[in-house]
Amino acid sequence: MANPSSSLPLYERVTRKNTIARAIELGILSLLLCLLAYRILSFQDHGFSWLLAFLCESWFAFIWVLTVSSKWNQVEYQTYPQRVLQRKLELPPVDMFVTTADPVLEPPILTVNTVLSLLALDYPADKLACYVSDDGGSPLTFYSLVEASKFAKLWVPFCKKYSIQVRAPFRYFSGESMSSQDISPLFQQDWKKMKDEYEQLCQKIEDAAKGSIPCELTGEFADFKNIQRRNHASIVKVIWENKEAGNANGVVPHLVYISREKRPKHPHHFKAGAMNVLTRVSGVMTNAPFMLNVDCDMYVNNSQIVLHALCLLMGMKSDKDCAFVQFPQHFYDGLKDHPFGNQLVVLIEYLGRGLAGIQGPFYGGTGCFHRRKVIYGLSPFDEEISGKLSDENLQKTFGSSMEFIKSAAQILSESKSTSSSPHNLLSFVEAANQIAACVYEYDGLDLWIDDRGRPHRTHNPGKRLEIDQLHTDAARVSGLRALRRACDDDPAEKVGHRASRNPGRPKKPAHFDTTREAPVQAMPGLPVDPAVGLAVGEPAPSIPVAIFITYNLYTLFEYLQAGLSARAWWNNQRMWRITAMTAWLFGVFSVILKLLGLSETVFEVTQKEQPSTNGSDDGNADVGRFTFNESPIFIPATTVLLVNLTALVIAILGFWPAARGGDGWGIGEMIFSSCVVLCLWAFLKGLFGKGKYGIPLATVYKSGALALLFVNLSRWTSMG
Ligand SMILES: O=c1ccn([C@@H]2O[C@H](COP(=O)(O)OP(=O)(O)O[C@H]3O[C@H](CO)[C@@H](O)[C@H](O)[C@H]3O)[C@@H](O)[C@H]2O)c(=O)[nH]1
Ligand SMILES: [Mn+2]
Repeated sequence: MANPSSSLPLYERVTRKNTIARAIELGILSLLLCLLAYRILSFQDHGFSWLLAFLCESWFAFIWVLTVSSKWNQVEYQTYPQRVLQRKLELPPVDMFVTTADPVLEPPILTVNTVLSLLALDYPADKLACYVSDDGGSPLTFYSLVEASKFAKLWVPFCKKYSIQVRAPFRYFSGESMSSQDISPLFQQDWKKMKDEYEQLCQKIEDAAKGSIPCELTGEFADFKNIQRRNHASIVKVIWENKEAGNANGVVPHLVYISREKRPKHPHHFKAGAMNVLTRVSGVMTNAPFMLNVDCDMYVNNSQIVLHALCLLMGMKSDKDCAFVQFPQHFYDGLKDHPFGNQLVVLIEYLGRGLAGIQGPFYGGTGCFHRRKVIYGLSPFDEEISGKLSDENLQKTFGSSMEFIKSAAQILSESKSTSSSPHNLLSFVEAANQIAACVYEYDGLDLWIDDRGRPHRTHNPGKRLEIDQLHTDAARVSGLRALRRACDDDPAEKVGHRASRNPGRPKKPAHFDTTREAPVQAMPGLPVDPAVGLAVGEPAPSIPVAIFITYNLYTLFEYLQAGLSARAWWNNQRMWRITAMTAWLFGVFSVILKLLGLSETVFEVTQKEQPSTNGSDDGNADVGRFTFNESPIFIPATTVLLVNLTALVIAILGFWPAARGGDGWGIGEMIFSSCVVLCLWAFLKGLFGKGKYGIPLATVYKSGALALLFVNLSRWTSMG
């Protein structure tokens, strides 16, 4: 008889009830359509501003249609990791990738914590392998990982013994670590020992960074001698090999260091290039059917993450139904009420789940389990695989390395890896070095094409992408972030939500990510131009006013429902506008320049913060304040602010002609201009701020000139 528990589904797809939200969304849509109809019908009576308003509102309506349809059918996935274990199947191996690029911008202690949280996952140690790609080619990073692997031999058993939830030591030791439930003397003793060991590890790395541990660059380090960061041969090093194959309790999984070959004349494709090399090297070494990738500033905060992912990857009826499982990012130490509006909580909560209900959100570049064969280009329509497996074909796709071809053929034909036990990683180092070479990128496969490390094969039509949307908080306040799921009883939750301690990432909108924050929440009917709007006395001002009120109440409600404050709502509203006037606008410029062939996309590695283990507040009251610099990115918003300020001042002083025929200046314009000023309050403060808190004078002058030009232009158009 079959074990009844083995027939239970591994996951459930739960559709959310959102009838009220749908009704409101449709209401807003009909109001928008009414407004458009009204504009069209009354065109003759009005001037240029009417046309401008019509164009803007058509755009809002279009965005709104997209938003509503994307959010229409929201789903959540409930996963049952215990059932994976109850099925008593052989658990599949998983290769885990960590990318790092710069030992200064990305302090190695961060990478070490990421790696430790992966090595300590609740999954048989002989099924896991961790590969670190170091684009910095840094002996310091290598040294840190070697030391980390020694510490791991204590840390991993400690975590497993006491079922520690958060397995990144710096996070663990910064929390209310010794909770009352676990005060057994033995635990206390072990805890203390671990903390000491971890502090020693930090100290060693710090000393090495200062150069006080002279890395002679001999022995193990010889490969790093005389190398230049952008010009060196590949370095592949097996830091730790878990020889206890077949022993699930074998302490620490494999740990491999890779610094791919770099040559000045070969474009390295940033993270995408690193992901290619990680895929290939892990292919010849362990060739797991699933691959998890995380950035060096993240940690896994749910030790059962692999099992959760497997619920979906193995639980779907067919492999074709699920190319990857992606976990939302959740930021710790975020600032209260998200002053920079960059935590994307609400976006993922509603839009993310909505997309999950359609086909699944885009791969965000990190925190994701991929099916290896999908990355190798197996399309869902490839029923007939044998043709693809001819030697010639394989060589064309996978390059000249016999070892790699063999491993790829294994994955594509789904035959079980013959080398799975016992591994002998060292014997593959030579092959690994060959495929970590930069020429291989051209002969061989380019799996991850996008410069930021996104694969290009997962979004084939017909392939469904699933996302585990159980926990949806995601944000970018601190450079550090975690993969997590929401469980109300999840201790990580408390740790993850501790009050702000770090100032977070640089606070310049110039640093906001232009690729991730899609303009899905553009607010309909908020004019930036004082000439565009409706005067009182018109029959229709009630429509934009109704849209304005409904839309704001609706978004406010979304925030409250997601457990955020009204303040967070307001901060996010103003940030959407600021981001639109800064990062997105410049994003558009840079795309245009790129299309014209006038510039290249640049990728700058984001500066990460050094973690600290004491959870104390660093007493910086200015963490939520905006900072500015000479960047032209601040000009548009400053200009918009100046235009609206001018308009308000003129109106208040009574210099403006009263509303005539709807094209003049009325109470509507006053309200909307005030809204714009409120949204740009941070810039208003910037006009008077000092130092980095002030907008540089040059920017103010340039914006002033633009504002003058604009005011005169609009006077000219309204007169003409
Ligand atoms: O030449 C490079 C450049 C970057 N990286 C790594 O790529 C990752 C992301 O780089 P980062 O500078 O942190 O970029 P972000 O702006 O944080 O990246 C966004 O885009 C990334 C790539 O899609 C996603 O992984 C992130 O989650 C997303 O926030 C980091 O681990 C880097 O070490 C490399 O390995 N090689
Ligand atoms: Mn990053």
